[in-house]
Amino acid sequence: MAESVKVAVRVRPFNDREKNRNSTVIINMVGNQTEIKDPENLSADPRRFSFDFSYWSHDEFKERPDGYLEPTGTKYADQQTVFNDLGKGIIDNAWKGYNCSLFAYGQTGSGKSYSVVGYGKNQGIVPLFCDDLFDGIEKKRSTAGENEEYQVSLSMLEIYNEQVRDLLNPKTIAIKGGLKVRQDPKKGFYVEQMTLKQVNSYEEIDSKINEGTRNRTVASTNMNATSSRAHTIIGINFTQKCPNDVGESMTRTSIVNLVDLAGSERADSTGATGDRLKEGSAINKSLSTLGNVIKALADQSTGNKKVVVPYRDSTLTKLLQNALGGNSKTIMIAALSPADINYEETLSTLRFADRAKAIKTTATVNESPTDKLIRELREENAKLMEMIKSGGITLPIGGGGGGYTTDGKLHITGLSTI
Ligand SMILES: Nc1ncnc2c1ncn2[C@@H]1O[C@H](COP(=O)(O)OP(=O)(O)OP(=O)(O)O)[C@@H](O)[C@H]1O
Repeated sequence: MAESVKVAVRVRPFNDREKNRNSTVIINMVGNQTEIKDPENLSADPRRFSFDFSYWSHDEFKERPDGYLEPTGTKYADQQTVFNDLGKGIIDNAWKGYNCSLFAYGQTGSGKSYSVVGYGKNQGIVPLFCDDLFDGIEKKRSTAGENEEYQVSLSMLEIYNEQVRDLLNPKTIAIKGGLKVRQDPKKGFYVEQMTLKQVNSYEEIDSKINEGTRNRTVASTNMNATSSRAHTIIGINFTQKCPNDVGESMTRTSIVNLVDLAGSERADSTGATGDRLKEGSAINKSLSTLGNVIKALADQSTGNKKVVVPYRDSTLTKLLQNALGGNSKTIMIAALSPADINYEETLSTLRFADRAKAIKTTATVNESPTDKLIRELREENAKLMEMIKSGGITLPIGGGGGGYTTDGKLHITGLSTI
């Protein structure tokens, strides 16, 4: 079933620059609504947008001695709240075998990395997700039988100047032109030679992500760029092999992509020259193509099937194709500055997020055809049993190709009774 992309927005505290310029707050949130006032026209009605979640992280918090920012009232959304709303759903869907994607959009310094990765004690969605995933795996492993297996692999890519770099393999960072992006009729666009590193514990995945982050910084320094000039894609592949209720081995796979995009205001940055201009226009290309893809998908969702979605126009949109229009349950978090001095950028982020709400994706459980058949029959069986209980239908018993046994279980010739 097609499902809308979940969209959340989050507004951060003032930064030093905003404080030094005596900025005023132009964002207000009421329930899941976000309002923005035009600082040039304060008497006008604010513009209102509604999202799945509007997170107020501007004030009403204090720093604990260990550095964690916790609420002092009911308004402030801390890291755990955001994880409970967005990250837990990704965990549940990963266990069910769905691909999931989360991407953070917003101008430089608006709080994308804070939500996605976090800083110090204020861990973001990536470490909290990994912690929760390995907690679940440990619990399963402690009671696991011989045939049970849980595997997690990590990839970490950066898109810089439209080129793909493997942050888990520094040797490839120097490859001219970056790693190749290829297309497979079944799995769509993928990166050739990408490292998929198997990890066995939270500590191991955390250390690998830190290693990737260090490579990103070093690579960026060598190129005289800041990290915000690249898009980072952290991919977590999760495979479960375990016996189903009837003792047959079942395999489910989920790919979770957590994406920290480059700052969006580069899209219209001007006046840069040389390398800066090249970087700026590469980010511009990726983000403006992302905008075009979202616009095309939003048009499609209103019934305009003729629209061509320009995934091929940038490396970022090629790699996000599944997340945006394919087999994935997708979340977007848009990071906002609260300050009047960023009005134009923040309004454009809100408009972008508003358009993203119209996108629909269709996620399917990644499993073998036999597992799929068994699961669907069991679901159908459960539905029918409900109907029998409520007196809605009566069913034949036994039979050649299959049917219902006297205790109400579904039997299909060639398969076990389920
Ligand atoms: N919700 C929040 N609560 C407290 N501080 C925050 C919050 N969001 C962001 N910050 C702070 O704001 C600053 C900028 O945030 P961050 O680095 O996440 O921005 P960014 O959008 O990822 O920037 P860039 O595009 O340059 O990578 C950081 O110092 C961060 O700690």
